[in-house]
This record gives sequence, structure tokens and C-alpha cells, in this order.
Amino acid sequence: MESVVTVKNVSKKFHGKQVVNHVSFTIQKGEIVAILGPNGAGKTTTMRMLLGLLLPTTGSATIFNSQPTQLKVKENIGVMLQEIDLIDRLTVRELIELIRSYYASPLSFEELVEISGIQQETLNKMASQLSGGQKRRLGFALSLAGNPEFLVLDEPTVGMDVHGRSSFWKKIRELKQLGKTILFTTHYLQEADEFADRIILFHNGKIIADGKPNAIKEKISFNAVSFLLKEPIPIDFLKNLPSVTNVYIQSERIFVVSKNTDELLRLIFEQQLPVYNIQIEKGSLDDVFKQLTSYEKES
Ligand SMILES: Nc1ncnc2c1ncn2[C@@H]1O[C@H](COP(=O)(O)OP(=O)(O)OP(=O)(O)O)[C@@H](O)[C@H]1O
Repeated sequence: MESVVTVKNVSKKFHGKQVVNHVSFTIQKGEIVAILGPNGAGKTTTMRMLLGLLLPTTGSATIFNSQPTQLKVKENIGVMLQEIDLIDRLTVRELIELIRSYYASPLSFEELVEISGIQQETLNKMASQLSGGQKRRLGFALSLAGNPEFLVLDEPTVGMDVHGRSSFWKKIRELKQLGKTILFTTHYLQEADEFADRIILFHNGKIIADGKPNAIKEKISFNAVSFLLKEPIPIDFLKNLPSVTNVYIQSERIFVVSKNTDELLRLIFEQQLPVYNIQIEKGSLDDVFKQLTSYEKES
């Protein structure tokens, strides 16, 4: 198998604070990989180090076995960051043509408009006056201008409406069929689950899971009993019950994560805990993500 990306033991400290902590992964040709994690998990920082936009404190990152800053690498990757810098006083049409002109074998103007879903009436608008969703489409078109082998997309669908998202993912699938390698970050767990071949889950600057969406869900899925309280119960009391691995709160509902929910239910009834509206929860990736985010709020 041919590696497109190799990240080895990469760390980053900002003002003494470790935001990426010894991260390593490789990406093979043709893979679609999602980097998923709560706000501040270190996803964008890792992506910026991978692209050579930020120097790692330790470790190294290569693309096509070369430094990411080398021209031959840059020519072969398409990048769409969260903020796109748009040159003032250029229309969408002019901007696409300008970026195309930097490449020896660019995709045709028509192909870029078609793939990115930019509407004809948008082409003559000033690029700086586009809506959030239109800017993402333009960013997508610009990232594809050089017909790259490797695409790096930071939160690609933010600001897109439902129709925009579904046509975007349809195009990503077509690009995969052409053998392209794609790395994207997302906050939409469903998108990662549905469209990625593999998910790398980040938390607190570390990779906490890496694998196929199903395997990840299996690995980190959990069962919980959730309920509302008639009167307060100390969180520590719940945390110390047998089989309980975590307790967290969402909108007044207490979630008690347990390896054995039958046993937990028995204890709740036996000890006549002051709870009502009891539910059994089967954890999904979404729940795990919320759980991670709630850890963050606690810390
Ligand atoms: N240039 C910087 N200087 C100082 N701290 C930074 C800098 N860039 C990022 N950070 C901090 O590093 C941590 C990780 O940020 P990063 O943007 O990589 O997270 P993320 O997982 O991409 O989050 P989000 O989903 O919110 O974009 C955060 O605490 C952030 O405040």
C-alpha cells in the first residue's frame, strides 16, 4: 500500500500548553479519513502541522514521503481551510481562473464549477460578498483547481444547507472513485460515520481511537442508564456504584455509564434512589462525542 501521509510523534505546545500530544498516524492512497473531536481537541493544529503551515514542537509530518512545503507536494494537494482568504475586487469567475492559472494541468473551469456546485448566477458576484455556504463551495472549487491527488478539508460543510451538503458528499464519493485521498475534519458525527472509511478521534490533543467507523463505535460505545432527579444525589455517590465507569449531566438528565446496566438498574431500585423517568441508553458515536465534550466542561 502506498502511504500518502505519515505523521510521526507530532506534538505542539503554545505558550507552554500542550495542545497536540505525540500524535502518529498514516493515511494510505485512496482512503477517506475523518478527524473528529470536540472543540479545542487539536484537530486544526494537527492539520496545520501536517501541511507545513505550523512547525511541530516535536515529531515530523510528511506528504508523499516529502516535506509538505516542497513545491512538488504543494502542487499535488488541495487545501480548504476554515477561513479562506479571498482577494478583494475579484469575481468568483476571475478568482477561479486566477488560481487555475497557477497550475500546469488544472481542471477545466466548467468542471470546477460543476464539481463544487457553484451556481451560474454566483460566478459574476464579488467573491468577498458571498454567503458562508457559497464561500465554502468556492473554497472547494479552488482546492480542486490543480486536480490534486490529496485533498485536505477543514470543516468543509460548515454553513452549507442540506442540499449543499448532500451534493458535496456526492462529489467526494466521486473523487474517491477516481482514487483521490481525502482528509477532513468535521463536527458532524453523522458525516464522519457515513462518509469516511476511517475515523481518527481526537481528545485533549491525543488520538483516543483510530479505525473504521463501525469498529470505533463498537470500541467506544457504551451503555448507560439515564434519569431525572426528584432530589439531589451526589455525583460521587453515583460514580462509586459497582460497574459505573462515568457519570455526566445533559440538560438536567443524569447519565450513568455502566458496563452492566441490568445490575445498575437493580441497585437503583434496591436503594430506592430518588429518580424518575428512567431510560436505558445505547451509546452511539454522537453520545460518545457529547460525553467527551461534557468532560471538557467539567475540567
Ligand atoms: N496560534 C495559537 N496560539 C495559542 N493557542 C492556540 C493557537 N492555535 C490553537 N491554539 C489552542 O490550541 C488548542 C487546540 O486548537 P485547535 O484549533 O487545534 O482545535 P480543534 O480541535 O481544531 O478545535 P475546533 O473544532 O474548535 O476548530 C485550543 O485550546 C486553542 O485555543
